[in-house]
Amino acid sequence: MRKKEATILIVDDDEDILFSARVWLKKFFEEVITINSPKKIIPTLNENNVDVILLDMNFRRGFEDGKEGLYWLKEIQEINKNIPVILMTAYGEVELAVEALKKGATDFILKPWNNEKLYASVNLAVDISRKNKKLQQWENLQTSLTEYNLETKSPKMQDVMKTLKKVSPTDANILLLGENGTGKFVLAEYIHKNSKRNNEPFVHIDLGSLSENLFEAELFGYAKGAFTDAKNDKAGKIENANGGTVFLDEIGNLSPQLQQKILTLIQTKKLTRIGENKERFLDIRFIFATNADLKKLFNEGKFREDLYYRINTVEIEIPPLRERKEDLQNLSEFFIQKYQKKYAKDNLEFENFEELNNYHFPGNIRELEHSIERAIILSEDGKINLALQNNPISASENLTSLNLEEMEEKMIANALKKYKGNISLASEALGLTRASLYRRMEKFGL
Ligand SMILES: Nc1ncnc2c1ncn2[C@@H]1O[C@H](COP(=O)(O)OP(=O)(O)OP(=O)(O)O)[C@@H](O)[C@H]1O
Repeated sequence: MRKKEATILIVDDDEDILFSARVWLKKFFEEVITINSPKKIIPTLNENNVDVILLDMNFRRGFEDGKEGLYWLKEIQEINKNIPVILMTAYGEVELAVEALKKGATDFILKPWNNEKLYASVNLAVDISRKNKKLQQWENLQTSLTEYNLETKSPKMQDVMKTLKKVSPTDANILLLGENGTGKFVLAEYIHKNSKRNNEPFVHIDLGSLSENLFEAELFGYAKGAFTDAKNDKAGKIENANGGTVFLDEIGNLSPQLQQKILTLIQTKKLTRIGENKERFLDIRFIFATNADLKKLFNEGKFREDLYYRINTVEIEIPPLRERKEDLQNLSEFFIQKYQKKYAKDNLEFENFEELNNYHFPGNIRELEHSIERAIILSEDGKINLALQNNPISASENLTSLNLEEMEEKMIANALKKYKGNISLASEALGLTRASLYRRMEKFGL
């Protein structure tokens, strides 16, 4: 019988119980993790993609009222209400079972258990867990898509949307090119939502924010004992996206060794966890994004040409906001609505909308959104004044003499000076993520 791809966590202070439950369940499920103290539940859940928990009701000797089990059931539900919990007790008090079920436990098992019954209960809980996860993903996606405004009056952006509509339902690899803050993530989610995988996971992996050491373990997963900190088997982010879409962001930042790994993964659709020999087949659609000029990088020998041609089956260039000024009004109104609601303010009006038209928005939509949010927080008398001068370029500076790269460097240097090296404030003012700012500082040697 093929094992089910599922991770079961067993929590009991009796090592014999842990051992026998593990041996039995390992026959049916890919991963079984055991811990001997409920205090380890939260860290274990944080590190693993657990599908079902088998939880003992009584941990301290002499305390057999099941209160500890109920306490931990509540703690688990606070972290993740979608993980089914099966409670175990040697004392078959019906009242306790009913209370646990009322509080959201999925099932109740009496010790010593009947192996067949244990399997049936865990197996059903795995199916429930999968359904819960899918529902959650779908709900998250619905909520997130209403957070965006994809209507566009810009001819360049209309072309982008037309292409996206055509390619989204296919399984083609897509490469999204565009400056920071132009909406690459938003569009990647749109592609997933409009594909046949929309009930499956959408996993965003920011390659720029992972250190080289962590990269392989995070993405590819590992077997217990593969390295010092590998206390349990763990699936990586890519495996967790099986059936769905992986959005690999900032692909231009990959080291040559990691480029090779990603190339193999895309070519073979097979993955091997660190410390394991077994290959796992994956059914995944890939979307890639970068703000770097990949052609230039491969001409300079910094990006593998074969990888470039693998990932760009469809290549889509997202215009910067300064090249789609037709959308300024729409997007601004959308953000005003959003933040009026959030900060409980009403009927706000722009005092200086015209200034937006003359501004070059180096941080693109992210910068527009942040500027509007900030202005709404500070608004008085129903007026919004976008303090664009708050952005780290002063109006008096002559930018026209600089090329884009020089301008970027100057803005970053100014922002760092203005915010006295505070990365959070500088990145917010620039409309960049902290990781993107760090990368640019490294690039310009700042
Ligand atoms: N069409 C849109 N409607 C509403 N908000 C948008 C839209 N596009 C982008 N945004 C907002 O702009 C911000 C930046 O978008 P996103 O993260 O998709 O850009 P990005 O190109 O992936 O940026 P980076 O390259 O820096 O990661 C987000 O906060 C997002 O909410």
